[in-house]
Amino acid sequence: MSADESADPGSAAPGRWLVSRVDRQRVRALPLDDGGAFAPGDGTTVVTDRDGTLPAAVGEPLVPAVGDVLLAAPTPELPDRVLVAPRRSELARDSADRTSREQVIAANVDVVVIAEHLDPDPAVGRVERLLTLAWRSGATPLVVLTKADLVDDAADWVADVGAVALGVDVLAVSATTGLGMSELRERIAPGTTLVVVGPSGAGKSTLVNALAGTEVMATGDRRGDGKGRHTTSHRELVPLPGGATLIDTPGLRAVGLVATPDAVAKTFSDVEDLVAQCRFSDCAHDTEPGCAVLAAVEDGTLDERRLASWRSLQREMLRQAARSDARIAAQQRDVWKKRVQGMREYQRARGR
Ligand SMILES: Nc1nc2c(ncn2[C@@H]2O[C@H](COP(=O)(O)OP(=O)(O)OP(=O)(O)O)[C@@H](O)[C@H]2O)c(=O)[nH]1
Ligand SMILES: [Zn+2]
Repeated sequence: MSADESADPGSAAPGRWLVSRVDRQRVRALPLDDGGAFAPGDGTTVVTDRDGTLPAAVGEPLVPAVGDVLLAAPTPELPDRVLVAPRRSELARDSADRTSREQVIAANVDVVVIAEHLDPDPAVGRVERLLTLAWRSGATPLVVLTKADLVDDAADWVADVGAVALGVDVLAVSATTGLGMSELRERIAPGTTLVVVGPSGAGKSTLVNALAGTEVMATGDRRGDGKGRHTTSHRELVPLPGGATLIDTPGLRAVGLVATPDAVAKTFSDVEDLVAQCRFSDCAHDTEPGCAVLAAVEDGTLDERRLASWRSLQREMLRQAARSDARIAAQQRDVWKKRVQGMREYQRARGR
């Protein structure tokens, strides 16, 4: 990134850039200080280190994610130096490789819109799962039940889903008829960044297009070319009328859950409140006397389905932790293998 050429690099006011796209060893960034208006093709390319990282304003170097803010921070020695600004949130997914535990796919998100269809019936367990993902990110979740035009019991579902999405707004919308869309738009404050997550067919692209007011995403209607989705190029940062920004990256569409105990506790605050009341602090809520969880199921205040969902997310979280431990172990094995190999080569070389 080149700072203002005329300015003294050592004293230049740091420019701010918004990461709009991340590729191998390359990041595309848009100028942030021109009032936020941007068009595709705007911006600059920043070359990252070989491992994809850039120095961070705080802490270890980071692999930039879409939504990251970069600060031009030139020094006399490094006139092109840029830093990743501290993140206020990060949406991460369980990485498929074994090099790292999780991969941040969007940074500085304010609102995670959880899209779930009303037709077929919403899957409440999936909403709980995505709520955990959203809480984990540090952003605020918002549940949007889509395709409200196809059902006549949307209001009932808003109540039912609201009962499991504790402390979270739940709206029913139809992107095709516009039903509920103005309520949704009212909740999107200027200057905020949102992402839409949800299962395939939930109507995410249709929703994004309706919010953007233009056809920015290819929708399911265009399928049938045999090449799958997103064959047309799509923008990853979509400016919304009203001054908000929407992040849409392919990585966001199939998010492997990264859960933490805190995020699970936030999603299931009702269950966790009960857990705190169990007689034994290590209660397994199985057969223990004085178990507040079992008592709540018994008297009907806690849904059995919800308890099962909580247990299943806990198990998933533990499995994931074990997997990442295995990854770390594998990394250590690799280090040792290389050392042993190096030693053999050294000995061979000496023997010659
Ligand atoms: N009736 C009705 N149909 C909708 C609505 N929103 C989306 N659809 C339809 O649902 C189908 C899927 O919509 P998409 O927007 O492609 O869904 P998506 O979540 O982006 O799907 P993926 O890209 O596979 O993740 C399309 O045929 C849309 O036309 C709606 O509000 N009402
Ligand atoms: Zn208990």
